[in-house]
Amino acid sequence: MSIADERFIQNCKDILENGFSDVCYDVRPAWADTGEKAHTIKKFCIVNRYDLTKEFPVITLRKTFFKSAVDELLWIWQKKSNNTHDLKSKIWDAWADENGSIGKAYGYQLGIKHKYKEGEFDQVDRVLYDLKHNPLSRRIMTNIYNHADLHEMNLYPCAYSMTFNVTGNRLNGILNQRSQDMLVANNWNVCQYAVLLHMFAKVSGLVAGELVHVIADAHIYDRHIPIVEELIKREPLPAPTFEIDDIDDFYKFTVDNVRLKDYNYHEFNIKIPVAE
Ligand SMILES: Nc1nc(=O)c2c([nH]1)NC[C@@H]1CN(c3ccc(C(=O)N[C@@H](CCC(=O)O)C(=O)O)cc3)CN21
Ligand SMILES: O=c1ccn([C@H]2C[C@H](O)[C@@H](COP(=O)(O)O)O2)c(=O)[nH]1
Repeated sequence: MSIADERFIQNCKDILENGFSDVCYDVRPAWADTGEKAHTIKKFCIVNRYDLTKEFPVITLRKTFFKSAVDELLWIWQKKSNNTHDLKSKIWDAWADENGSIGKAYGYQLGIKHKYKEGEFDQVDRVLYDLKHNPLSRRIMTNIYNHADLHEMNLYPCAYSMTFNVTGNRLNGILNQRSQDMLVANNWNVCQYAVLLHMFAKVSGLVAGELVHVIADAHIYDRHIPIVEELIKREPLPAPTFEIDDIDDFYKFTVDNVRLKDYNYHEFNIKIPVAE
């Protein structure tokens, strides 16, 4: 049975049984169709550890759209784009302007160059440089929560910081996330950053180790509650096998260079509403 399923079931049970409801408060998010406020039940600070040497952390309770998730990951980390025209799915359309821009968020921040004694690097290239040249460094991290630019972002970054740590031949990482929509994007984000660790490890001569996911506000939206209640009653299936091609340059990866072999999942035919 998939370890990601176990974590997801545990997290959601904890939120539903012990979480805090914001239903009596005036909140920001709303449902686009009716304009009603989108309330949540939430838990403060959930930490999940995924050992990538054991299993790829994808859920089987419903299909995680792995290729779309990897496409969005590469849109942010490799293309460093903030324009939805460079993205295959429509998941960001609601937050884009008439030209497709989501503002100075995500990829835009990763692409900004900064000065170092070795020259100018953007955040991604600095990480890749340090993984090769300074693997013992405790300073290998990215942070896209740039306060100076928040007013020009259509949605503030949720998964905002990655800390990379090399231990022996293992590349471990901590993903810091301030806000998590458990049903829509929890496993989506976990799969993305597991793939990122695998890709960075591959191009740095390392193996992917542990992914630690720290979530400050882990919530389930009101309209998602009945869906989550049904999902977590399901019997998890075995996790698939993760495959990655031998590629030595991060910028040469495409979505087809990573695959899930024998990915079995439960049928799920509901279109999930996404709070805006
Ligand atoms: N409320 C909210 N939740 C989010 O998860 C979220 C936002 N807003 N705003 C920005 C991005 C967009 N994200 C999204 C939005 C939609 C899907 C989604 O609809 N996923 C579908 C499959 C997508 C596909 O067809 O490939 C799913 O069923 O999981 C995923 C991530 C994550 N983010
Ligand atoms: O990668 C992502 C991007 C967004 N989310 C979710 C988390 C929240 O439900 C909303 C953002 O609303 P805020 O009020 O700004 O927190 O988007 C996610 O889970 N993963």
